[in-house]
Amino acid sequence: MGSITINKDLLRERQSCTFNVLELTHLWDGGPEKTKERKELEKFFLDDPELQEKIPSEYLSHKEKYQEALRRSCLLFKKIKEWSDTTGCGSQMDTFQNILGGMLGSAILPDGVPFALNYVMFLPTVMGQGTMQQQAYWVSRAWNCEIMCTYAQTELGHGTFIRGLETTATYDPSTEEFVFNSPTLTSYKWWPGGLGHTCNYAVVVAQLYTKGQCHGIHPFIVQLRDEETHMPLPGIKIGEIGSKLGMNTINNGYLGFENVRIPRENMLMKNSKVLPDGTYVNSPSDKLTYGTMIFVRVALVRGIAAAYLSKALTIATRYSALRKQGEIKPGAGETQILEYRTQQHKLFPPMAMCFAMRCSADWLWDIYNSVTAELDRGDLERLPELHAMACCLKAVCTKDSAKAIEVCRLATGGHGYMNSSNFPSTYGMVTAAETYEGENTVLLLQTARFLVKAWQQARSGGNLTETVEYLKTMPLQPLSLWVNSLQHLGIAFKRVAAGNIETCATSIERRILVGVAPEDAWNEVSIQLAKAAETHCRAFMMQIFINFATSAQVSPELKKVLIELCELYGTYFLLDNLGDFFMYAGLRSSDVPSIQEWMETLLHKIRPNAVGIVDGFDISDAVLRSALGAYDGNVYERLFAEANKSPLNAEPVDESFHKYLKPFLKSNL
Ligand SMILES: CCCCCCCCCCC/C=C/C(=O)SCCNC(=O)CCNC(=O)[C@H](O)C(C)(C)COP(=O)(O)OP(=O)(O)OC[C@H]1O[C@@H](n2cnc3c(N)ncnc32)[C@H](O)[C@@H]1OP(=O)(O)O
Ligand SMILES: Cc1cc2nc3c(=O)[nH]c(=O)nc-3n(C[C@H](O)[C@H](O)[C@H](O)COP(=O)(O)OP(=O)(O)OC[C@H]3O[C@@H](n4cnc5c(N)ncnc54)[C@H](O)[C@@H]3O)c2cc1C
Repeated sequence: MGSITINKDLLRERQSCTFNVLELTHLWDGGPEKTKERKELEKFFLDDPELQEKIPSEYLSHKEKYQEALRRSCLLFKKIKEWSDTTGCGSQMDTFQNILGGMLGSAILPDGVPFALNYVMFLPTVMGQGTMQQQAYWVSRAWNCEIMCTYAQTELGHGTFIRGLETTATYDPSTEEFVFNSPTLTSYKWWPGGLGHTCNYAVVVAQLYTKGQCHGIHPFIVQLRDEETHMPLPGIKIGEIGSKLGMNTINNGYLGFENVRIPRENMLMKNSKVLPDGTYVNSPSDKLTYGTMIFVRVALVRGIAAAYLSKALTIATRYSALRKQGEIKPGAGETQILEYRTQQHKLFPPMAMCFAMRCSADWLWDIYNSVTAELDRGDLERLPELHAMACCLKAVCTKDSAKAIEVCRLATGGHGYMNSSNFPSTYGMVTAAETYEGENTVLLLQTARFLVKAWQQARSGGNLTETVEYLKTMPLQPLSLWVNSLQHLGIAFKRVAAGNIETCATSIERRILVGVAPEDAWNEVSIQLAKAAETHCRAFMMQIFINFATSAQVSPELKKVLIELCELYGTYFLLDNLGDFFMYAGLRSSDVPSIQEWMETLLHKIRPNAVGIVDGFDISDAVLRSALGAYDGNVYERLFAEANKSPLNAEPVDESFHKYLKPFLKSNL
């Protein structure tokens, strides 16, 4: 063990790569300066012995896992401050994003940062929904970790349908306070990260009552624990919700209220207000309360879906290049499993997905920033499009990523089942994002609402926004004969999306015409609606990827690889959804063999660059945390070393032998 020699197969892969890996790294990071900053940041944090893992967390108890995560979180956030003070390099916000959403956080706290919600949800909520005075007071306190906060919206009984939340905040004008109550068991807050034992404040989303009238859900800042003793305040019932499939160090909690009073000023009042006498002042739009959810959905596409997939791909691809199993030609010697076309089909389309996710995430981040600025000026026109795109991109990217991570695990055979491969924790992190911040089916149906309206608008000659413009043009263009080209793929994906949306819209209309209530018609068609939203998202991602690959300012060698990946994205999803392309894009069964061949040729072309592509993601061993994926490829030595960390290997004979096994074996059943 401890050898620093690089596995010879991996070495050969790297020598035969046709493009400059560093050029890809710079493209992936957003430029050489960004790569430099990222590496300095990683060195600063990951070389600190205090942040190194002593015992693999799988061998700790639930309580020990949390305590260790808290110890490291404190150290980590002290170091962030130190980093900003000493280097002046990058704002603290950049650093936080890298820690919470980027790869760095997952290297130090792979099962979740218990402080995450303070930065990912509490601060964005105060900044987006608080008045200037509220921001001035709360932002600095939370930012400097004088207090630790979370976002408590979901309840035991309601997560999706937030208008149905039951926690009440009733205004008492005699004291100018809100009184919080949890009237039922199902009204208990359930899930908020860090709520269990970490946070002392929370944004709590509750039904606002004033002057005897309910005005729907609103956000309030509520103190939960004493700032000195950390004891729950009177009337606060609080705890942790227990062990989960993954994310076991994020400290999800529950919370109930019994006549808990907070000052009127703790209602976040940028949009709607309650005046001292209890008069309610309306918000320009009740959907502004949902702003934080949009922010997190936008951040997840890059920070979770694309990032964790790039990690899984690095592990599975390097492993597949050095793992040998069986022979393709008898007697020719054992084959790298990466030579098997089925293995390439498992790994290379997810590589393409990773690029498509990254381009889409960049687009989404840009429109998020411009629409947020418009909202601040009172212009709400583009909010529906932002909401629709954030919903479908969050849903499709987290679904693709979780599925592909599982495929990567399966692609590494038995060794992928080990915790030391880092697949289980990676999967646990990403599949959680399929549910939180809006369950994926529900989000697709939100996008579908927007699409059906856009379809109706297209039919009546109204104006359409950027992402649905194609609904106007597509149906007018005649179907042409199939051509294997990127341009044709882009059009075919849009035709499929437009066709699915039209089918839904007409199915709903047909039902309504025969007397079905519109809401029932919607529910009856909702399988197709969710699919229509997914096809719209796929068409969008296809086009964004085409624009990116064809216009990237890179060397011809790298451009060739980007185009191959882009073509693979299109051919893979086309072949996976043939029925749609037959129905809506003019594809004939006689076209399919040439597309299948196109896809297989792409797998063959990408094969020599597979290791180069994942090396280009430039994920260090400390971040990968995988016995299978390390840069040097010394897999078997690492698997052995990890096995020997098992507490069961501390003694040659475990005490349980004397206690149970020996008496049992001697009992002559
Ligand atoms: C940096 C990387 C990050 C790393 C992070 C690591 C740590 C992660 C920790 C995990 C944190 C998790 C936190 C959470 O999960 S918090 C809880 C999140 N909860 C949800 O997302 C709930 C989902 N439900 C909803 O969003 C809504 O209730 C729903 C939209 C489903 C329905 O709402 P409602 O019933 O009010 O609305 P309608 O369906 O009737 O629609 C009415 C109209 O409003 C429009 N709409 C809906 N939502 C929005 C929005 N957000 N913005 C703008 N407009 C919106 C909707 O389209 C309708 O419009 P039309 O009437 O015009 O059709
Ligand atoms: C790891 C994790 C962390 C979380 N962190 C937080 C947090 O910090 N703060 C917080 O407030 N919450 C948090 N949550 C809660 C999360 O936001 C909710 O679990 C999520 O919004 C889904 O709601 P639900 O659990 O009520 O599922 P449900 O809404 O009950 O969904 C169950 C099923 O019903 C279906 N369904 C529901 N409504 C519809 C509909 N209208 N149409 C069609 N199908 C429907 C869904 O598709 C799904 O299949 C977290 C959850 C997890 C798993």
